[in-house]
Amino acid sequence: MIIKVSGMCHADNMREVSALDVDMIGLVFNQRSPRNVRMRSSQAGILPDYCQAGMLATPYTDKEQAADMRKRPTRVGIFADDMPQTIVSRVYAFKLGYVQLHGDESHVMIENLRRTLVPDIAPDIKVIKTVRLGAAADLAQCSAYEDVVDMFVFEGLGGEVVDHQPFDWTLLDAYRGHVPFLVSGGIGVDDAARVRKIAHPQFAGVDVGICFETKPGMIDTASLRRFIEDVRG
Ligand SMILES: O=C(O)c1ccccc1NCC(=O)[C@H](O)[C@H](O)COP(=O)(O)O
Repeated sequence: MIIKVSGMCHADNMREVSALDVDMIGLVFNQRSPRNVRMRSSQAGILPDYCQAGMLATPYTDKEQAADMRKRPTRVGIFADDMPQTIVSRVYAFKLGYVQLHGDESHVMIENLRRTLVPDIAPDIKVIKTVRLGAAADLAQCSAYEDVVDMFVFEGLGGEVVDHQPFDWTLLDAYRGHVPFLVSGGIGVDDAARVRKIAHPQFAGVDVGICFETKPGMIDTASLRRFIEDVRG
């Protein structure tokens, strides 16, 4: 089961979470979010903030550290109706493995983004589309994206940009698509047993964040560790 931890923006905390059994780390690129990951200028050009703290650099010298690097979670850049050139620059600067599109991005926009990134900039890039579900009928949106995305994140309807609230997981029973999905929205340490019961064939994992935060973008590693142990069984 994929475990994605989203909204992280503190370098030391990212390192701690990366040492757990986590598959993806979500970086929010949205200036209105308290979890926004900033870029800043330097004489060498535009570098990500946490580059400065060694998060993206590869200062590993011994074999143990190199092995640790290989185990690191894939970075997912989370964007909401952002300009393609902004997304492309973040993919390159932060070595993103996935782009998650959290707004009203169209099929054409995603197709063009892929053409820009593959093969020259990020040949292995994968795309996730967030889909908001309030009723089973909302699943109809998925068919418009099936041939251009690799995964969906299902979340609830509320909130201006992001919901962060649990939604009715029985809606998932009506999903007949072939694209795998993550379930998100207010999943916390006490939800592990419920997550383990999700039996949908396309269920790929969970996207967590807010319930493990001690402040925006800072994850409590002790409760995350407990959740991971419980959910993996
Ligand atoms: O978290 C934000 O501030 C945010 C802002 C703009 C677009 C997306 C944003 N977050 C999305 C996510 O962090 C994840 O997709 C997911 O919702 C995390 O789950 P949870 O925090 O439990 O709701």
